[in-house]
Amino acid sequence: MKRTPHLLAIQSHVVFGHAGNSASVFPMQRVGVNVWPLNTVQFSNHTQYGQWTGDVLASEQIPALVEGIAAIGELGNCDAVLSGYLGSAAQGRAILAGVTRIKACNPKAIYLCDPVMGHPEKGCIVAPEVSDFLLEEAACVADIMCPNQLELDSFSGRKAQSLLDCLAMARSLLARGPKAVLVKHLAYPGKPQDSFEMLLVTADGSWHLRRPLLAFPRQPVGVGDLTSGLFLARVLLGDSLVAALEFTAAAVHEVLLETQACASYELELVRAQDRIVHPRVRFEAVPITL
Ligand SMILES: Nc1ncnc2c1ncn2[C@@H]1O[C@H](COP(=O)(O)OP(=O)(O)O)[C@@H](O)[C@H]1O
Ligand SMILES: Cc1ncc(COP(=O)(O)O)c(C=O)c1O
Ligand SMILES: [Mg+2]
Repeated sequence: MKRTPHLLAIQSHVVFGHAGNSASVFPMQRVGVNVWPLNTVQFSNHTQYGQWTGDVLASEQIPALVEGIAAIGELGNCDAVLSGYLGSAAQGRAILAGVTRIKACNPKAIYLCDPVMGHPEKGCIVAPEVSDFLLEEAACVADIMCPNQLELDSFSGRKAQSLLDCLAMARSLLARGPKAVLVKHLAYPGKPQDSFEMLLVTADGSWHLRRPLLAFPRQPVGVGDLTSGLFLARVLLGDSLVAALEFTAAAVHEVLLETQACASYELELVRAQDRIVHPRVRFEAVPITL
């Protein structure tokens, strides 16, 4: 029997609704991965409500929890680390130390970093020091980086001018060390208005994927976290990076269709759970040849 992969997921937890681990743990479990959730913050709700209560986890807790798992002899079973929303740069550094510790036990372990940087206009609030940490420290350690366009722009220090420019920017992020860059959401002048686009860049090639852009009165939150979690889960289950991208796009689209049908602001993950595992749609990742 094939072994069930184990994944340490280090990101936010919200009591109400879905963002961070609260958007991705259940879907990752549903597709067949054992998830070890380590919550960087516990907030009442995601920050785009404009108000929340709760606390940031003390950064010393991250090595303490990792050591606790090592002490029971389980750390070598960790196949991947995922990091997302960080409460502080100190937490980020503790995660990088944890990744080093895990790779010492299991050299095949993969580290996927979703560089959640905040989006003041959207109301996603992240401490400014976290962006510097992601730009300067995390990018050289991660095996896979999953920025959105705003985050890709921050890595490049400018705004993308075209799809080819997005590709060039993703390639320069790749040159900092990761083996793959997944741009979860592209934005560039001239992009068709009715499409939601993603880009995957590796040393072997580049792939572009389009899916329909759905209309929402208020953009749902947690879509990026759901995307990076499902992508990593499928890679651990044995998909190629391209197959993992195609699966993820289809599964996330199913969640958004259900969310739209329910006129819900929060992602309808429970209602969409069967379709996360067996999406009815398929979107093709098309190689970009230059
Ligand atoms: N098919 C879709 N139709 C409409 N909106 C979408 C679709 N897929 C994702 N979104 C929205 O696009 C945005 C993606 O946000 P972005 O900042 O690029 O990434 P992230 O989710 O990581 O913050 C989110 O507001 C999400 O709700
Ligand atoms: C607590 C928390 N975690 C994570 C996120 C990131 O969500 P998304 O997947 O939309 O990038 C947000 C966005 O506001 C948030 O408030
Ligand atoms: Mg995000």
